[in-house]
Parts: sequence; structure tokens; C-alpha cells
Amino acid sequence: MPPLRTCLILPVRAGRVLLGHKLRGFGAGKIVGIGGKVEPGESLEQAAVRELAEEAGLIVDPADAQLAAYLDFRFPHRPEWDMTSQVFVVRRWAGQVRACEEIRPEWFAVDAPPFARMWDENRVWLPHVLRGERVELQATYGADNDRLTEVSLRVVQQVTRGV
Ligand SMILES: Nc1[nH]c(=O)nc2c1ncn2[C@H]1C[C@H](O)[C@@H](COP(=O)(O)OP(=O)(O)OP(=O)(O)O)O1
Repeated sequence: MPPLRTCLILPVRAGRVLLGHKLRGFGAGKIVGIGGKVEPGESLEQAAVRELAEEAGLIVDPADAQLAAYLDFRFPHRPEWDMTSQVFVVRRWAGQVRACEEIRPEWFAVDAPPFARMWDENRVWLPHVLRGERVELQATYGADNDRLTEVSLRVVQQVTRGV
């Protein structure tokens, strides 16, 4: 089965990034980037802005979603969890942050994301993205489906403007 296609979107403003406490479903109990599965007929940008509106109440023009990472997560001991995820950064939006049944959003300082409570590979790719770089990452999880056994990261583009 090909890996599930998902997206993540990171609103960034004034040195802070919006993440969310995942309250149910995949990754429940972790702090995650807001996002979800890409639905048939949607572009990745459309999926990302739809998820942000549904899960955190912010309204974004898909043209303002900047591609920041391509992530490939493999779980050899739980292959049904294999996913790819395109990550977008957005700096312009309308609306107010609000919670939903699935996510409780919270702002974090860009220089202090809550790595201990995030998926393990976030500590590898997220600092680059929050510095304004574009990256590609491949990560493989071990038998506990919680800690990485292998990871590789490639910086695809250095971006002069930080977030
Ligand atoms: N290793 C990983 N690191 C990470 O940062 N995000 C990951 C990840 N593996 C998956 N994700 C993200 C991608 C995607 O946004 C989300 C999974 O999609 P969903 O939130 O749609 O899952 P759910 O099972 O909660 O879906 P529904 O039950 O359909 O709402 O988890």
C-alpha cells in the first residue's frame, strides 16, 4: 500500500508557531503540527488550509501557504502508519484561533518547540523549517513505533528570510 498522503501547516508570527495538542485519533496525546489527510481532488495547499480552518479556526488563502518540507515517515512494524506529509508555513491569515474536538491549538516560541511531546523526528526537521529553510526528510521508526531508528535530512533551499 502506498503511504498515506497528508499535510501539515504551521502559522508563524512574532517569533511564535501555532501547534496543537492532538486530543484523539492518530498521535493522540502528542503535540503536532495542524494538518491531516489530503482528500480526493484537493491540492496539498487546499488540504492544508482546509485543515487549519477546521481544526484551529484560521482562514488562509492557499496562495499564502509556502512549501517548507517534504516528510516521509515509515513504520516497518506498523506499515499502515506509513505517511508522507508536505509541510507549509503561513504568515497571513484571518480569524481567531479556536479549539475543536480533535486539536487544542497552542502558540510556542519558534526557538523552543515542545520536542519531548512531539513525534521524534520533529527535532530533526522543525528547527530548519522555523529558520526559513526548505527540507526533505526520511524517517524510520523502530519496533516501539515511537523512537527513530534512522533519519536523513536534506536542505533543499536556504531561505534568506527567517520566520
Ligand atoms: N511522524 C509524524 N510526525 C509529524 O510531525 N506529523 C505526523 C507524523 N505522522 C503523521 N503525522 C501527521 C500528519 C497528519 O496531519 C496527521 C494524521 O492525520 P489525521 O490527523 O487526519 O489523522 P486522524 O487519524 O486523527 O484522522 P481522522 O480520524 O480521519 O480525523 O498526523
